[in-house]
Amino acid sequence: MLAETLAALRPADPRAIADARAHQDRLTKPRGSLGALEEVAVRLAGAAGVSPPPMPEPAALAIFAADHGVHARGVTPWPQEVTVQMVHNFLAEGAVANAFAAQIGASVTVVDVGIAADLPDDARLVKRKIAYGTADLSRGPAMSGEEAVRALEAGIGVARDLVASGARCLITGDMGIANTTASAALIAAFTGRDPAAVTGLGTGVTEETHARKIAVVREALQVNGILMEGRPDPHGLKLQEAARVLAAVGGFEHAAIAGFILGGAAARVPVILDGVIAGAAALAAAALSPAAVDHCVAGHRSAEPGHSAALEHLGLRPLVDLELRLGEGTGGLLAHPLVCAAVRVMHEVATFDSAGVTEKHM
Ligand SMILES: O=C(O)c1ccc[n+]([C@@H]2O[C@H](COP(=O)([O-])O)[C@@H](O)[C@H]2O)c1
Ligand SMILES: Cc1cc2nc[nH]c2cc1C
Repeated sequence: MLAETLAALRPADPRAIADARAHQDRLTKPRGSLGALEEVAVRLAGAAGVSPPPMPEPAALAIFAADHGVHARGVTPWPQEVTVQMVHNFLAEGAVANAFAAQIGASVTVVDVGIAADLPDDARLVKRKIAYGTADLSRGPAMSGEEAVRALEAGIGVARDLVASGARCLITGDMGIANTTASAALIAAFTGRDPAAVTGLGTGVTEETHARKIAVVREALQVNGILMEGRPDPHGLKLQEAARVLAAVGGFEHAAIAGFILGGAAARVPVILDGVIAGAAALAAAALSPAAVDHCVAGHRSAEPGHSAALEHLGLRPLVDLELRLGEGTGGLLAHPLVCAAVRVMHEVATFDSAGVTEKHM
């Protein structure tokens, strides 16, 4: 399924991009006056391979939830059971992600890819548990290569199912206590930045815990033989090595989100990325297939420093910058109306010719 998805994935279509740019310039507005929104519409045209691109609705949020062996290293102030407790909250529609999804009419799918607890059968929960949490990434690989592929394929499967049931925009979400540590390790590994520059406060740690968290990320890279020298370029990483890095220091939700991105991209359905966890997963997806990035929109910029590093490396500009650091898909959901507005302009705004508006002289 992974190989098939990677083979199906196409980069942005340059002709659709050129058509979209030309169309933008004929609309009744001064050229470039919609700023970054014009680029969003052009980007979606390139991704879809047609201009104007289809309206990116309805939107579907998938929240991938998992636990982390590195929790034992004291990298977060929250107990591990908050992961499963928040999953119950998502299913009861009591979380911020549910409120934001309701605001834009997005569906919410919750996926267990590695929670360290059993969950009851529930029609709204997709059960794709790989294991009861990853192993501690600071002592050795967090997961085996085979587990990483299963998690990637779980994400691909969720993307396929959502697209098959009518979703025309996918939004990434995550839940996993301690997952900002794995995110920092992935970002350091894929961008070559120093752990101190990409490890943040997560859910809100003390200075002492932050220092320990940085040391744990450093250990993880060393133990797993991930060298920081030479700033590895994810576009240049061999597929095998990209998968090895993901398995060594990622979480099951990172791998599943990477698969979700690849699945959306292969179906030419745009994927709005949420915060630092999605940014780390997108680096892994880009290392597996650089063309995947062409199908992504950065929903927002998280307060986590590693997120800015990941976005810079991916060449993505975040649409919303409100210092959010919640996860769950909240920043991606907030950006969805902006993405829709950008595309609606392409469908509905009159051209200078059609509206009889005179163009500027000089
Ligand atoms: O999305 C973000 O950028 C983000 C930033 C900080 C924390 N989080 C969320 O907080 C949890 C991980 O935080 P921590 O401190 O336990 O590593 C996890 O459930 C994430 O969804 C998310
Ligand atoms: C309460 C809580 C809600 C969250 N949502 C995503 N990550 C979270 C972490 C915590 C701790």
